[in-house]
Parts: sequence; C-alpha cells; structure tokens
Amino acid sequence: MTDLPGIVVTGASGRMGQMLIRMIAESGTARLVGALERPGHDWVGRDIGAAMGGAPLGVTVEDDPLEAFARAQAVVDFTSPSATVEFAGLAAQARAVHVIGTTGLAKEDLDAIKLAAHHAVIVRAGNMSLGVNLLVQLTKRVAAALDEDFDIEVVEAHHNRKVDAPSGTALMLGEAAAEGRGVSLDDVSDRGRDGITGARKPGDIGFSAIRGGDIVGEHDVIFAGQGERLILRHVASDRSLFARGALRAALWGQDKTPGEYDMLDVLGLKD
Ligand SMILES: NC(=O)C1=CN([C@@H]2O[C@H](COP(=O)(O)OP(=O)(O)OC[C@H]3O[C@@H](n4cnc5c(N)ncnc54)[C@H](O)[C@@H]3O)[C@@H](O)[C@H]2O)C=CC1
Ligand SMILES: O=C(O)C1=N[C@H](C(=O)O)C[C@H](O)C1
Repeated sequence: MTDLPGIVVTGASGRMGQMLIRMIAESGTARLVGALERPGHDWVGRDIGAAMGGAPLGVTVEDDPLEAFARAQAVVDFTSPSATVEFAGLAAQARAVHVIGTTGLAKEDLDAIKLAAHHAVIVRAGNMSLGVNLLVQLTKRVAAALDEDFDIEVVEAHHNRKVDAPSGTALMLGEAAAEGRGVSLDDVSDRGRDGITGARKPGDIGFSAIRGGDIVGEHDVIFAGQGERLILRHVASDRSLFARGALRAALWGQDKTPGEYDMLDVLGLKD
C-alpha cells in the first residue's frame, strides 16, 4: 500500500478538490498524502474527510505548499491561476508530477509553467475528460477538411460559479480548429460581440459563453455553411470524469521525463 504514489490535492474544499479527494481515497492506485487550502480557509487544521462531512481520512488540511509537496509524488491542482503558478515552481522543486486543471491562465502564467516544466513533469489540460480530448482531435480534422465557407463558432455553457470565460475547454477547441486551418488562434479569435459589431469576418473563430445554475460543462463546435451546419458536441453531466482523468495523469506522469504534457499524451491520442 505504501508503494502507491502519494498525491497532494490543492484547493481541497473546492468542487474539484472534494471530488478528487474522494476518488483518490477510494482508488487503490494512489495514496492521499495531503490536502491543501489557502491560508485563512476555515478547513485548515481539520481532517479533510470530516470537513467534507464524511468519515475521517487521517489527512489534515494544511496551508503550506512547500511542506505538503515534500511528501508528494504528484500534486493535483484545480485552483486559481496565481496559486497554480506558485505551485508549479514548488512542485518542480519537490520533483513531483504537477497535474494542472486550472483554467483562465494568462500568457505570463503559461510562460512560468513552461519554465517549471524544465525540472519536473507537468500535465496541463483545460479539460481532463476522454470525450473532450477526442472532440479536440475531431475538431482539428473537420476544420482542416472545411474551408472558410464554413464559419466556426465555439459555444460553451457552465454553472453560475465559474469565474473565467471562454472556458479552458472552449480555448482548447478553438486552438484545435485554428491548427486544423493552419492559422494562429490569436489572429482569428472573435470574442464578446456586443452592439454594432459589423458583419462576421470570414475565417474568424467565434466564442460565446453561457453561465447558469449547476451546468457541469457543455461545449459545441459549430461549422456553419450555406444550407448546412455541422455541430460537434460534448456534454459533461458529472465532475468525476475530470477527476478520473486527473488521477490517470498523475499516475501516467510517474515515469516520464521532465516536460510539459497534455491529456492527449496521457490518453495516447496525439497525431
Ligand atoms: N481541466 C479540467 O478538466 C477542469 C478544470 N476546472 C478548473 O479548475 C479550477 C477550479 O474549479 P472548481 O473546483 O470548480 O473551483 P472552486 O472555486 O470550487 O475551487 C477552487 C479551490 O481552490 C482553493 N484555492 C485558491 N487559492 C488557493 C491556494 N493558494 N492554496 C490552496 N487552495 C487554494 C479555493 O479556496 C477553492 O477551494 C477552475 O479554474 C476550473 O475552470 C474545473 C473542472 C474541470
Ligand atoms: O469550471 C468548470 O467547472 C470547468 N472548467 C473547465 C473549463 O474551463 O473548460 C472544464 C470543465 O468544462 C468544467
């Protein structure tokens, strides 16, 4: 049992954090060796299982990442961009695999993560599910097959607590569509239409975001042509699929050389 990789979950009280803790505790493939929350959080100092309203798990919620990561073979991280950038440096120092699910990362954040990946394995994906990662590959292929007569729009819907838009998944899908067309997403991305926007530019990739209720995550990639529309869709109805992917990534990363990877690597779906 003690040979199993030890995992620290950051953002332990969050929607994804709690899902991950339950999954790891029941997995039989990994050990929960730490539960991290931000300093000042009222769960710090409590047993994580009891804090979640269940049986004690023998792991106390802590707020010092350096101490926690020192006993980890992997850090699974669904928090916020600023926390994730800090954790990338510290996990690399501890030579722990860092699985990053956090979205809303700015270019500077991505640069900092890339630097950390010189020293340790980092697996980062805006969506850890098998279905979405397959959809990424399908989107790339369809975008390569259809020319600019087909307008590409990415539409996403999430719960009312989500703080970033477009979602990490929508951006993955937009990147895949741009790659399929052989262009840079930065050059063709069209976000946040409002007012007299002018007609749509051929070749643009549009993004729209819906926020409401308890929607787990829904993504459509629409290819709209003259007289026909092709729609690729993924619907997540349960957060456990993201947690399952993250746990798989943490185990997959154990014998890899330092570098930045994504879920296509983990799932063996790279072209
Ligand atoms: N890649 C994927 O498959 C998925 C990614 N996400 C992303 O994961 C992130 C978290 O999502 P949720 O769990 O829904 O959010 P949440 O708001 O429920 O949880 C985030 C947690 O992180 C904690 N946190 C913030 N700063 C911290 C710090 N410095 N140290 C320790 N803990 C800290 C917060 O206190 C909170 O408990 C978001 O960016 C979301 O978009 C969510 C689901 C799937
Ligand atoms: O915040 C969420 O909930 C989710 N975030 C990820 C994203 O931004 O795409 C993945 C999933 O859709 C749920």
